[in-house]
Amino acid sequence: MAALRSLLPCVPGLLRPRHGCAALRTFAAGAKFEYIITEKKGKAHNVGLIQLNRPKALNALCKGLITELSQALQAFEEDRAVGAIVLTGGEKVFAGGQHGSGSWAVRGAV
Ligand SMILES: C=CC(=O)SCCNC(=O)CCNC(=O)[C@H](O)C(C)(C)COP(=O)(O)OP(=O)(O)OC[C@H]1O[C@@H](n2cnc3c(N)ncnc32)[C@H](O)[C@@H]1OP(=O)(O)O
Repeated sequence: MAALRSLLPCVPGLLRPRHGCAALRTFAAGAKFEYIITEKKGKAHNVGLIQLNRPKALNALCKGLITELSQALQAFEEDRAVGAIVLTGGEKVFAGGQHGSGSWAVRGAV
């Protein structure tokens, strides 16, 4: 799971929220994300499901989506009950790739 997170584009200071930070507390409390849907599946609720949910832009990877994805991965990773994580996209495409053109990860403009 840590390996999967390490594949995400680098957004300094955003991808690895410190343990106990506000974002993780919000996630743990079950608040909804804007760009992803998360759920625990299976009889033992031991499968973490993350679905990319930005259909208007074909799940293009904007900074907000990447940040939420990283937070969800970290929260599932720290959940001792979760033994596997499934990451899915949309019906039409998994994701439209990097949002827009150029390097938003560097400019931080999205
Ligand atoms: C890290 C490197 C990379 O990721 S490189 C790859 C970057 N991604 C792309 O180059 C894909 C760009 N998108 C497309 O070529 C097409 O959208 C498509 C082939 C994936 C699908 O074509 P289709 O005709 O079925 O849909 P639309 O083109 O009409 O797209 C719908 C809607 O989504 C928006 N969108 C799609 N991809 C992106 C993106 N990468 N960034 C931002 N927005 C994207 C597209 O603009 C449309 O929005 P709308 O408001 O309706 O104009």
